[in-house]
Amino acid sequence: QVNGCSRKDFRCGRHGPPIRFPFRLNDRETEYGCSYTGFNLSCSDTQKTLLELHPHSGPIQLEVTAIDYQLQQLQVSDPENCLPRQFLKLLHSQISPFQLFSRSDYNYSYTFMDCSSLSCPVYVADSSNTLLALGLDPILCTKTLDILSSSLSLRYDNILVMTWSKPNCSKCEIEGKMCKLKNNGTEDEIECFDRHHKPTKKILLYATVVFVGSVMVTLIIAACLHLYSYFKLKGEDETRIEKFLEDYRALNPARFSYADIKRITNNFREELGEGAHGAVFKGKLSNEILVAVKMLKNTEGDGKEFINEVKAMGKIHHINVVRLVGFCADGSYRALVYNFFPNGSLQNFITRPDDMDHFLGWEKLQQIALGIAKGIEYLHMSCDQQILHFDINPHNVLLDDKFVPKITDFGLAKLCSKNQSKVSVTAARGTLGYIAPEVFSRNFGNVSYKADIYSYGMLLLEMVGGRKNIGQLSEENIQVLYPEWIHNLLEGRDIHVNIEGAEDDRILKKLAIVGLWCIQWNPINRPSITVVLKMLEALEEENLIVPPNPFNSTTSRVVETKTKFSTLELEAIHE
Ligand SMILES: Nc1ncnc2c1ncn2[C@@H]1O[C@H](COP(=O)(O)OP(=O)(O)OP(=O)(O)O)[C@@H](O)[C@H]1O
Repeated sequence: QVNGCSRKDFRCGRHGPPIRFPFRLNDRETEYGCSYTGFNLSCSDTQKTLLELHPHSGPIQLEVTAIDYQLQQLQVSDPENCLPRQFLKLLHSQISPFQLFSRSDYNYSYTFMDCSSLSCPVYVADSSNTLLALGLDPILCTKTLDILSSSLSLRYDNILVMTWSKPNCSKCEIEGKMCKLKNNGTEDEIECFDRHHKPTKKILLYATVVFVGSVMVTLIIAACLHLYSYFKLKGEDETRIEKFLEDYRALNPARFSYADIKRITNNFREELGEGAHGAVFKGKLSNEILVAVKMLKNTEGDGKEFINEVKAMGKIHHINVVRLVGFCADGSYRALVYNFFPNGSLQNFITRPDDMDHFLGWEKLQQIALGIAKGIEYLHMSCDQQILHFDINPHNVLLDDKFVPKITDFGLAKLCSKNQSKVSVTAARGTLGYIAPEVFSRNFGNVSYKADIYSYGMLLLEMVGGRKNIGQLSEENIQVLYPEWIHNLLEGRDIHVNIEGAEDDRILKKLAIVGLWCIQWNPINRPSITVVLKMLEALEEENLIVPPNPFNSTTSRVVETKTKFSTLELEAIHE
């Protein structure tokens, strides 16, 4: 708008003539300078553009069918289709600001007739033949008016052309501009203005504000993104630090009270089993961390020694050794808290190959054997003090969800007072076969780390043989029958083992040979765990020499001699 004047035209309906200054629509508010007296139009219900004129005889409404702003003319018709009657009403009245006559080079003669057969008077231009052409009887018609005019534009087709002279906007219209009354000018002074906006200061200001605003919004968004990524990174850093601290805390076993232990195990709700040292319960440290809590029995002392020992155990970290998560030394209560391993102990998987539910396959069993050996190597070689397990057996090897073996129960010999009755408990559970002969009787030699090698060897043989003989063995003959059976296997005389292919055969033989070396009666003849690892990792099992049956006293000397010449250089043993 320019001073309240619209830059666009209005219309009544889609096809109505454009309405702009000096005309205005009645219902549109306009400001001073945007309208002119007498140029009021209105829209009918049927969207016709109506002009109301006020001759002496009373107001009449005409329909505006076209407006020529350059010539300053408007074309009107009678909505009731009797323009001559309306014309006669207007003829002698003041219908300012419009004129009925306009200049023309021609003179026209108009004769108006009242014909009794018609309600609407007719007019005849030029010739009275028109009446006949219209099918009217000239006798029944009375002449009411004759006009000779060069400027009247009344047409048969119900159209009258009227003109206006003030305000004179032709100049603006010819220039394609719009027109309005001049501000502070005299009554009729007009000025032209552009239909289209020229960028004004205001628009420039708006544009600048919008531009600066969008730049600022962009900057703010960029800053927010920057801050977001900064805090996200910071958050990640904090999580990393938290995790590190958590891991660091987890590196040292946590100390729990007996009440904690009760809460963790939900009042000892789920017992996983009972071993020689006490019962084991399933527990929950958090939603993610499941634990196994071993409640120790036969505990002695004020707990100081226990705590020191447990702290030392807490420093032991190896993928093949169970990590101690925490402990409890509360009054007479002693407990060890380990990570929980859903697959339980290796014992569950030492089975005949035809038990397909539990048989893991020879490749996997070989991996497990290697893992256990690495765990033992760590306990024997890599800790501040050499840790001897003294109870390596399939019950004390747990399997994680990927069947990675974890040696458990290490250090228990030190934590619990060991007495003969305990050994017999172990024996009653059928694991007597894992105990080295020198542990039973010093006649066989000094007890050393080679006792663990013996147990490991028996574990290997058990893996090779499955639970084959356990049911039939008595305490006295278990150690005798096992190696004999293995020797039969190696000589190809065993019919019970199901071997699928050459690779399985190779693994089976390797495990059997290493197992036999480990269970040599004389501890000196057993390899160290480092040598065991070398043997297990050797690609060609043909290089491994099968030791003669150690239970045959006539061959035991041969074994010793052979060992010396074997390709496997056994380390010197210091006991
Ligand atoms: N961390 C653990 N995760 C899952 N099960 C476990 C865990 N520790 C022990 N168990 C299970 O609890 C049961 C008892 O374990 P425990 O170590 O006390 O006895 P054991 O090893 O069978 O006998 P021993 O203590 O005489 O060597 C076993 O069935 C074992 O599989």
